[in-house]
Amino acid sequence: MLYTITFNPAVDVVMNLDNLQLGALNRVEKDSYVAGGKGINISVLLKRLGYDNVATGFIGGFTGDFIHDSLTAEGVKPEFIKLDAMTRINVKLKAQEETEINGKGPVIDAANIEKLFNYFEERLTEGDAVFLAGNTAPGMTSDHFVRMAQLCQIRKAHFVLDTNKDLLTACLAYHPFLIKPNADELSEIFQTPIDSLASVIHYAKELQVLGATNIIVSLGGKGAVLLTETGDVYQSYVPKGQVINSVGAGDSMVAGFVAKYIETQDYVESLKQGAACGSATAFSVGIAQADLVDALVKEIKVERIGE
Ligand SMILES: Nc1ncnc2c1ncn2[C@@H]1O[C@H](COP(=O)(O)OP(=O)(O)OP(=O)(O)O)[C@@H](O)[C@H]1O
Ligand SMILES: O=P(O)(O)OC[C@@]1(O)O[C@H](CO)[C@@H](O)[C@@H]1O
Repeated sequence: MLYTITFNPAVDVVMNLDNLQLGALNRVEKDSYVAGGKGINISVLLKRLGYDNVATGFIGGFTGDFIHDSLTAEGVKPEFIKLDAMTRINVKLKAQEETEINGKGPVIDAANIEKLFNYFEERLTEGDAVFLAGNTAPGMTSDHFVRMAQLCQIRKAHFVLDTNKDLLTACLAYHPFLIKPNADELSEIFQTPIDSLASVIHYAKELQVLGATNIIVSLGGKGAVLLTETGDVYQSYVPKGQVINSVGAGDSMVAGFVAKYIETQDYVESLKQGAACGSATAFSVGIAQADLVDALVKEIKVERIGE
């Protein structure tokens, strides 16, 4: 089974306005409300591509109910631990430029954390995949990320990790199947500017030395670089299209890549599908639909650029 974990989900409120003015009353042209959080975005994209999956993590309050109902409507199976407190709201402002304001989210207490680990300890088996994506939640530490990485390693499940700096590096010793930092995150991890393809490849290799199996460094509108377990380096390019909302592009890329890899064990096809999913989401309101992904796959160029 494919499982996603979002420790700190959100209702994403996307607001489009012509001209954002700080310190003034701004009225939006258009707004939309979608279930968000990185693991949840991965679940939605996987299901739209035809892959059954279970979304887990913590939700609560009316925002939590909204996420539960939205996922059910998508055909994703929601199996979250229910909290007494309210799931956060993240504001995505689309004006002259994209501005994001992410809420803090409720505190997760030790009893609820144990419930989530018990859920996985009871179920996880060889061949499953666990996507742990997004930031931590108040009350949780890097030890919880490490514990999940260890459990996946013991049960021989693919562990896919897309999170921030210290949370990510803490898990590398447990050999996550895939990590996907973007260039800014790579730069933050190594405290150095990442300003060339050579530096992307160099620091991706450093992450592999630290334990990551496969690494995708995503570069937004400039595509992505994949360093594989076998030491090959591939670059994907982006197709032409109009960017509408890039929120969730990285999550979509992760979902598309891993699903295809589990099916084919073919790195080129998997990177093509991942890249198509990322661009399709960037060209959509919210997470992409499968028909756009299928159309873009044919246009994506992937090139082997080194070893
Ligand atoms: N402006 C764009 N035009 C075309 N494709 C894009 C664009 N932005 C992103 N993509 C595609 O999606 C992939 C992932 O995007 P990006 O590097 O922005 O991920 P991210 O920083 O993790 O994003 P997020 O956190 O919003 O999910 C890129 O490698 C690319 O293939
Ligand atoms: O606060 P986090 O967990 O780092 O990121 C959460 C978030 O910004 O990431 C997703 C896009 O990748 C959005 O759906 C969501 O609002």
